[in-house]
Amino acid sequence: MSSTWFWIVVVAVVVLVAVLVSGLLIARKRRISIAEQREVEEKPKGGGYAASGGISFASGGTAVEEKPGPAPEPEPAPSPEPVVEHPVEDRPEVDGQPAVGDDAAVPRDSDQRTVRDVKLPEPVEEEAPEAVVPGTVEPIEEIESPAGRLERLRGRLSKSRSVFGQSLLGLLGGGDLDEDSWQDVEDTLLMADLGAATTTQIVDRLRDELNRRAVRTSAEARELLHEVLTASLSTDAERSVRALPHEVDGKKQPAVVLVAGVNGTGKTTTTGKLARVLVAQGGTVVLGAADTFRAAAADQLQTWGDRVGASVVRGKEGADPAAVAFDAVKQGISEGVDTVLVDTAGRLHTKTGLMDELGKVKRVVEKQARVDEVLLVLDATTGQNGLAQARVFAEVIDVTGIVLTKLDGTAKGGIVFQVQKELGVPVKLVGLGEGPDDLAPFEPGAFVDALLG
Ligand SMILES: Nc1nc2c(ncn2[C@@H]2O[C@H](COP(=O)(O)OP(=O)(O)OP(=O)(O)O)[C@@H](O)[C@H]2O)c(=O)[nH]1
Repeated sequence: MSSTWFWIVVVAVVVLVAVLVSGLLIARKRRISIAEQREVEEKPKGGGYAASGGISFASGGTAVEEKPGPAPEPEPAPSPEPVVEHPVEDRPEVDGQPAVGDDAAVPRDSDQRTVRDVKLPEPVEEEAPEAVVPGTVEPIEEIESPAGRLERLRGRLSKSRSVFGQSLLGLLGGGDLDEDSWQDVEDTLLMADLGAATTTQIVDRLRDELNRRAVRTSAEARELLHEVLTASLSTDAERSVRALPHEVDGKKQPAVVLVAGVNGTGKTTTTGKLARVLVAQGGTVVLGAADTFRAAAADQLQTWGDRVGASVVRGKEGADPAAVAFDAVKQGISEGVDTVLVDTAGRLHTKTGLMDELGKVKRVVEKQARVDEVLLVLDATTGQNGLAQARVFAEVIDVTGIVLTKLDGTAKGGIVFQVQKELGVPVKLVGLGEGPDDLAPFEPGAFVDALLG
């Protein structure tokens, strides 16, 4: 009798353990884990961009001593707190006028991918399950440390990049080059979007160096090419992103970062990714959804905000972007956060009025705080077109840094060379994918390494 009980107890324990283990494994499978994603994505895809450090940030407000913008209107404040009068009325000017983004050739409001739509790979192997808090709804995601994030970015540049490197190395490593071969070198550089002026400069420099030193092996050719291309990318301008708070009259002031660019270049995604990095470093962030033309853009930013734990200030659809930007900065100041990131509407550079509106956003924000950083987001896959956009934006607003997105999907990263040279604005960040952590600092050496494959 007692042995029967013994076996009943044994069977019950075995069944209980099996149920617990399978339950935990299923729960583990369902969890979205950035760490798991890293394991799967670590397979190198091509050129091998690997930045040596994390994204570097600098305090805002240090370059120029002047006070932020014109002083608020000296009207008596209705409340006991000092109030900056809202400088933006509702938008009567919209009626019958071009509105933000309405000159887009192809409306791209629908088929936007949000960060939620990006499929994460299934885990490849089961690890010891971690504690899962039952009933937790929408937890704030754990954000990967900068070191882990950068490690995962290894190899995210597309295969086509190494084709560029290989053809150049093949030409230069082949000993004395005849004119046809130099023509091929030139064509290869042009096709990678380095532009005529930069290409001529690089070819001249290569010719000089080849005359001066013996290049016989492919390793020597690589070294030479690396040196010349890296030198062409170097700039004295600071590459750190001015997104850290500073003090004004002894009071903490958040850094204000405007993110601008043409529709679809990846502004919202970049804003979200940047927020993640700042939060991962212990910062607090307010996001301003000043892309009021496209309702989905505000939702998209809201999703990022929910995921990283940043509050989002948004306006009604069609509201004045400057008003939303103003409110975001106001909230950032009153909450004492470290950074306010403002995602602006996608403006096509062909409409002067729309570009003026971007200038207005900046002016209005500066009624309360200086704008520390204006990041212009350019889509690397658009090549020369991106450069044309950059020129116009630089005329309208003081662009302080470039973010080059979608480098994972193009061989046209050569626009980096041109944009820096022409505008004198440093490329600060690169987007290497749609994933939440696919943002890296731009480093010339690492970039050229990736180009050469
Ligand atoms: N492959 C790749 N896709 C990216 C990258 N950055 C953004 N994207 C994708 O590009 C698409 C457009 O990105 P958004 O962030 O919505 O672009 P946007 O500039 O805010 O667009 P508007 O709100 O219309 O002005 C989305 O599908 C993003 O996932 C990148 O670095 N690599």
